[in-house]
Amino acid sequence: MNKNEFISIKFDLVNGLIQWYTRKYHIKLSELRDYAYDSNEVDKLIMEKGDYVIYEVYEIERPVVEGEMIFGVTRIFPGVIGQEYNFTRGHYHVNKMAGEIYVGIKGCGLMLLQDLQGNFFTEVLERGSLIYIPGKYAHRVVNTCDEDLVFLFAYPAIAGHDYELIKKCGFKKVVLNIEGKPTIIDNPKYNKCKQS
Ligand SMILES: O=P(O)(O)OC[C@H]1O[C@H](O)[C@H](O)[C@@H](O)[C@@H]1O
Ligand SMILES: [Fe+2]
Repeated sequence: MNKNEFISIKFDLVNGLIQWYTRKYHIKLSELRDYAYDSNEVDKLIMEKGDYVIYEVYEIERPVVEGEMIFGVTRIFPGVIGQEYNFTRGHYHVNKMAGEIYVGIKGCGLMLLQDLQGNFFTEVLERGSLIYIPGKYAHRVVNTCDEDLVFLFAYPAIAGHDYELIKKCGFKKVVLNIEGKPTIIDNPKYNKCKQS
């Protein structure tokens, strides 16, 4: 497929599989160590089970110029890291004018959103959800169900990903499995970060 032409591909809306992409990457457990609620649980799990894949991303890359869009599909496998449900790292966009669209295809979970002023909220992301994220919000997705959570995303190619602040302080809240139920609790790491 010529990168400068239009793109038209098949997309399996039941399983969330795209027929064609230019980049596939995955994030393993060890890469979430700094982002996890309890990094000791990451180490423990790696010792027990090895370093396995938490989520994978199938992306259609486009030139990083104004007007272009990057889009694709993310698949988060089910599971917990200690008590914390599997999640994506989460990031701010470098370009705060660049929003993003998510469409839930399969499974269920929560999207965590927060801005630099400390506003925080969650949205359900499941099959049929359509979420628009304004550019100033950091976003993370958490898989709270027993199956793959699959969603489509699209964002301006010039958005840029900023992981540093999330790596350092995390999101204001984390989603834990407490007695089998997704429970949203305060993240102590975030609170400490704010004070220092
Ligand atoms: O980049 P992460 O926060 O690890 O999330 C993984 C991916 O999730 C979504 O699909 C986003 O739209 C992508 O931009 C992102 O890269
Ligand atoms: Fe994004």
